[in-house]
Amino acid sequence: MDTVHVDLLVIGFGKGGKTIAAAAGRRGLRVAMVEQSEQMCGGTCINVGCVPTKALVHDAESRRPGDSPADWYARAVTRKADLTALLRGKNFDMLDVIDSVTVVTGRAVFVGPREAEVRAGGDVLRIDAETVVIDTGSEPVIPDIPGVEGSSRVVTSTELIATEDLPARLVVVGGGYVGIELAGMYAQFGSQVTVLESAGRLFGREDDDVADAARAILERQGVTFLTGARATSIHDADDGATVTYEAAPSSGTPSATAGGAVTGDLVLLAAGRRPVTAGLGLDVAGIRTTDRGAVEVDEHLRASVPGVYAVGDVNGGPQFTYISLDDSRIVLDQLYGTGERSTADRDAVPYTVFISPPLARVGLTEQAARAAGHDVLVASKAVASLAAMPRARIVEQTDGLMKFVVDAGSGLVLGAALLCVDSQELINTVALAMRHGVSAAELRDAIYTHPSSTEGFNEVLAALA
Ligand SMILES: Cc1cc2nc3c(=O)[nH]c(=O)nc-3n(C[C@H](O)[C@H](O)[C@H](O)COP(=O)(O)OP(=O)(O)OC[C@H]3O[C@@H](n4cnc5c(N)ncnc54)[C@H](O)[C@@H]3O)c2cc1C
Ligand SMILES: NC(=O)c1ccc[n+]([C@@H]2O[C@H](COP(=O)([O-])OP(=O)(O)OC[C@H]3O[C@@H](n4cnc5c(N)ncnc54)[C@H](O)[C@@H]3O)[C@@H](O)[C@H]2O)c1
Repeated sequence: MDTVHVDLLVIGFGKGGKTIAAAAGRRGLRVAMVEQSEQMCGGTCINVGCVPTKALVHDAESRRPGDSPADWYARAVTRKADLTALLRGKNFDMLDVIDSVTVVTGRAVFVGPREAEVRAGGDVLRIDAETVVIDTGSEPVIPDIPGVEGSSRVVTSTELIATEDLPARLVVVGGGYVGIELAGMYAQFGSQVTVLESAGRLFGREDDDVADAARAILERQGVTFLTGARATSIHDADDGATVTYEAAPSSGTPSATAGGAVTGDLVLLAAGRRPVTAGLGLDVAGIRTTDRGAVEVDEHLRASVPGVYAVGDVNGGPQFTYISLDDSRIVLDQLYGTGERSTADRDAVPYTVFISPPLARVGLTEQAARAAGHDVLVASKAVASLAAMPRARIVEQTDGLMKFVVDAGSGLVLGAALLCVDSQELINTVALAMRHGVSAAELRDAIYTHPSSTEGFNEVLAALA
């Protein structure tokens, strides 16, 4: 067995890990990047997560009534595969061009505090390092539902988006990010989609007006939602898989269902994702995990063994690519900077659910702002009512609303929910304004390009009351 010593060992080619590997390599340090699969170079985001799903959402939105759903979908899946192959190659090259970085394909398992064995087929390589970064990501939670195991019709998001035949009927278990985005997308491709969500309401983190508007849009696009419905069993038959559900004990909101069954050609499991730590040998290395199976880290992302860090989904933080990226900044600051950055200094972190149009939010909801004791002003307008935002009509997407929550005393933005065209871009401007104390009046009176979606702020914020 060969043994190599490196300055930095990164396990997992995710966003945070590859960013740290590249930065260390550019400093001339010896870096080993270990990724278990050539098909996952670049990590979840570009191969099976954000990028392919958003490419498919784009293609689903572009389908015109005359386009054959099956052909359109097959074309979209091919385009998605080409795109991810391109980005995979670029991600490999990004590290490969750095002389001191070696990309190793194989599965890493800790055999000591900062030492791992990498297995690829019959070959075993031992790598010991001064510093180790764990970036092994997350994997779908497979709910313990009778019939899941052994069903030929149950798929994860990774398997569903690789399926070349458009399912005529799709049942989605779980109405979170993955479930909602894929439900909206497949409905627009032409599938008949039913979502089972055990919570009493969808978009549980949003104000009622925003959640109701988003749900209504998805329903108009053909998605059926059964909220308060917990999937309890799955039975394969010749013509599909039947998912049985029962009323879930909901959190305060009345259940929308008494129980029943729904049949699909495919059943998507979208019941959450858990950190990939099983089988990593963390116990051998003395690296502690939390009771949810994440690598236990402090606010500087230091694990319980000195010199070991964990970034991205595996550390149990919010599961977003941009959080994994920000984790890399914190670790790089520990390694080569002042050590001041931490997860505690993150402010106004936005998120977007990629439905059509996307729902993006940052900061407090109106309800949370009032509960926190703020004297609140609210500006909320339907996109279709806005005269000063012709972009929505230009791109034929006038659904949705823009809502701002403002502190009456300071005039500062406390939060915003933007359910509208381009909201995945707009929300970053609002987040920046919040971080830097730009007031609602300044956002209202700013000069924006025309025709753009941002100029909607001119009109919506004029309605503050
Ligand atoms: C369908 C879907 C859509 C999403 N859409 C979005 C979105 O629009 N926006 C957004 O911000 N986030 C989105 N996410 C979440 C986002 O993809 C993740 O938060 C992000 O990719 C996590 O990155 P990471 O750095 O934790 O690691 P990952 O990118 O998950 O990389 C981990 C890597 O480690 C490898 N690995 C695991 N174990 C080992 C081992 N023992 N040895 C070697 N290699 C190993 C894996 O093969 C993998 O390549 C989506 C997720 C999914 C599933
Ligand atoms: N646009 C984005 O940024 C984006 C897109 C996709 C995924 N992601 C990330 O990936 C993570 C995982 O997404 P996800 O949707 O798998 O998880 P999630 O936690 O967002 O949602 C899972 C949902 O499944 C429901 N559920 C669980 N078991 C159920 C059952 N038996 N029957 C019915 N409902 C059940 C839960 O109540 C929950 O609402 C997200 O938290 C997010 O951070 C982000």
